Amino acid sequence: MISFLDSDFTQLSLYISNLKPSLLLFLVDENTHEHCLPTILANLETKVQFEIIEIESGEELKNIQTATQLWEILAEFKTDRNALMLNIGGGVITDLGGFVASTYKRGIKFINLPTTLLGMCDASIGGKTGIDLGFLKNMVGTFAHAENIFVCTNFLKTLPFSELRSGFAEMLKHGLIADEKHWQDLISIKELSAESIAPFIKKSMEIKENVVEIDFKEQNIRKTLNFGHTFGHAFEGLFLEQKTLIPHGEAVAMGMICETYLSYLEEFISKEKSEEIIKQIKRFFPYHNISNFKDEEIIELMKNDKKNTSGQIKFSLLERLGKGNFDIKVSQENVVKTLHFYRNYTF
Ligand SMILES: NC(=O)c1ccc[n+]([C@@H]2O[C@H](COP(=O)([O-])OP(=O)(O)OC[C@H]3O[C@@H](n4cnc5c(N)ncnc54)[C@H](O)[C@@H]3O)[C@@H](O)[C@H]2O)c1
Ligand SMILES: O=C(O)C(=O)C[C@@H](O)[C@H](O)[C@H](O)COP(=O)(O)O
Ligand SMILES: [Zn+2]
Repeated sequence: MISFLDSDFTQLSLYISNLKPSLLLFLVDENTHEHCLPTILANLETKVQFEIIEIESGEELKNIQTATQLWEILAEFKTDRNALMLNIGGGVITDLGGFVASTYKRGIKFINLPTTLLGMCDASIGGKTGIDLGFLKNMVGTFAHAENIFVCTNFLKTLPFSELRSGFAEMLKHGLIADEKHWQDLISIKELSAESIAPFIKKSMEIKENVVEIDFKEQNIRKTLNFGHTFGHAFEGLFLEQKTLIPHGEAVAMGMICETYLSYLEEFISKEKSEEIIKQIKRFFPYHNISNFKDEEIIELMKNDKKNTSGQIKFSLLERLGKGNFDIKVSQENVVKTLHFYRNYTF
């Protein structure tokens, strides 16, 4: 369930008082501790005991070491199964917090309070939790729905522009795979800002929610939400490895350019359509040079993608603008051609 919060956070207070948890665990990073937690604490009416757990921000910390530290902290607090964890942050916090909560004592309740655009439109919804394994994205995790998702778009006011743009990539993805009108609305935005994007957030949340409702465990249609991520996760992992991190959404934008081109090579969409889509993605996102990465190492990382079976890379591509497909097997030649296209594309 997703609820938009009133300015006084009444629904959150009511929700907690109905649930009667034994303990509240606020999971934050240093930025959400500074910018978001004070508003929540100032408005929340509860007598339940609480603890604040702060971790350092960043994808580098979305790993087993941090998860272990968090499990240990929960144990130190004598956290029982009636405790409630509140994940206050972007996708790193909701992925990690959801993973820790869904595994501690085989699962305690957690709710998500997304504070990034990406968190609101994507990561907080749908119950994919997880951590990275080295540079392999989200390799260990659970499917575990948050009990509730509380969205307060006011939090976007303090979000850096690059993070806002990162979330916008996943919104564009929603348009491309599920709703041409949503795509058209988004590309009609002249300048990205919290205000210009705000009218379209709800639509993106609905698209994600609807897909997940049909296919929670990603057996079929949910794979369309992974458009841009086969290449995208490989790029993100390689940038992580060389310690020149880029936001998840920027890696997805690069991946969407590649996978749109691949949709043309695989004859799902015309060359003109692929150029039209790529031109728009390129309008919003910076070009990241991948000349440091060899084709073989990119393909090697792609082989770990969770959509693959029997050693075969399987892509989620565009059937047409506004409709995604999935389980598409592609020749290595076309993957290499796509990387060549990205390297040589004039941005
Ligand atoms: N589970 C899913 O379905 C899903 C979907 C998409 C992405 N993801 C994952 O989400 C992660 C990316 O999430 P993200 O883009 O939200 O990044 P993030 O969680 O790293 O947040 C981005 C930055 O913004 C800061 N921040 C957060 N809220 C803020 C606010 N209101 N004001 C100021 N600063 C704020 C954070 O501290 C961080 O520095 C990746 O690990 C990705 O794999 C998961
Ligand atoms: O919810 C989904 O399903 C998605 O694929 C959404 C993606 O935007 C997100 O990045 C997700 O974490 C990727 O999942 P993964 O299974 O490829 O790790
Ligand atoms: Zn994503």
